[in-house]
Amino acid sequence: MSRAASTIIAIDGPAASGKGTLARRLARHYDFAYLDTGSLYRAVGQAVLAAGGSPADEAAALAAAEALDVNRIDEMAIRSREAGEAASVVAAMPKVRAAILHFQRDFAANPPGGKAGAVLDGRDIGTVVCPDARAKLFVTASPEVRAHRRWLELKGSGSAASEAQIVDDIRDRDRRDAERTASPMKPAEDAYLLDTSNLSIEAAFGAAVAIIDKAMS
Ligand SMILES: Nc1ncnc2c1ncn2[C@@H]1O[C@H](COP(=O)(O)OP(=O)(O)O)[C@@H](O)[C@H]1O
Ligand SMILES: Nc1ccn([C@@H]2O[C@H](COP(=O)(O)OP(=O)(O)O)[C@@H](O)[C@H]2O)c(=O)n1
Repeated sequence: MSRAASTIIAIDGPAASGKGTLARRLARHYDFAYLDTGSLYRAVGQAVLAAGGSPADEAAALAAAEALDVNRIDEMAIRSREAGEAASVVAAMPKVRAAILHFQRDFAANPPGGKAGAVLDGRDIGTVVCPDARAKLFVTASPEVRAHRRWLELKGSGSAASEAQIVDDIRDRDRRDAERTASPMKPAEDAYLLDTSNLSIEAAFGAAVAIIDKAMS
């Protein structure tokens, strides 16, 4: 017997806007599977760094993307500041993106655990990976608010980076992600914009559920 079509929720937005926190919670709320697509690019960038290579080396990045085993991602290592920067360098390479596109689409269409749907978060879910998603959100917040959130998070895991360094990282990454030719970060035409600058995690979740319930009804 074939499965009913999966219901897909696409959550995109810039670094530390809160999309992962929101997407994870939405997945629990709707009992859907969840995929953090940024973790795939982070794992590729981190693998290149761990091998002593440069993320700008296309051959090394592509080899790492092709060798990626999603079941063996080091969740601690990929959260570092350096892995985030490396991720956005390898993510600008069309061949790297192509190498992991199929996995993302397959996850969305056939969510693991027999779930009826999937929530994916990233930069190009609503525009490229799942343009037919049932509901699309583009989550934003000001660079200063995002940098402060990421700084708190990294400080908690022992990073010595200053808040000023993190603001610079975030601005660089925003620019690289939005200006690249391959799947640039941008809201899909039919995405709802959700600015979380002045919203608590709880308030952002409430606003997202209201938008998604309407889109799914
Ligand atoms: N609305 C919010 N208000 C305050 N902090 C938030 C909010 N949303 C997320 N955070 C915190 O900000 C940090 C980055 O959130 P995360 O969901 O990882 O962002 P992203 O996936 O967009 O990079 C986390 O530490 C998270 O707990
Ligand atoms: N769908 C996606 C997800 C991430 N990425 C890239 O991967 C990097 C890391 O993504 P992430 O979602 O883990 O970043 P944060 O928002 O958590 O800081 C981004 O800066 C993008 O360059 C992408 O290009 N496309």
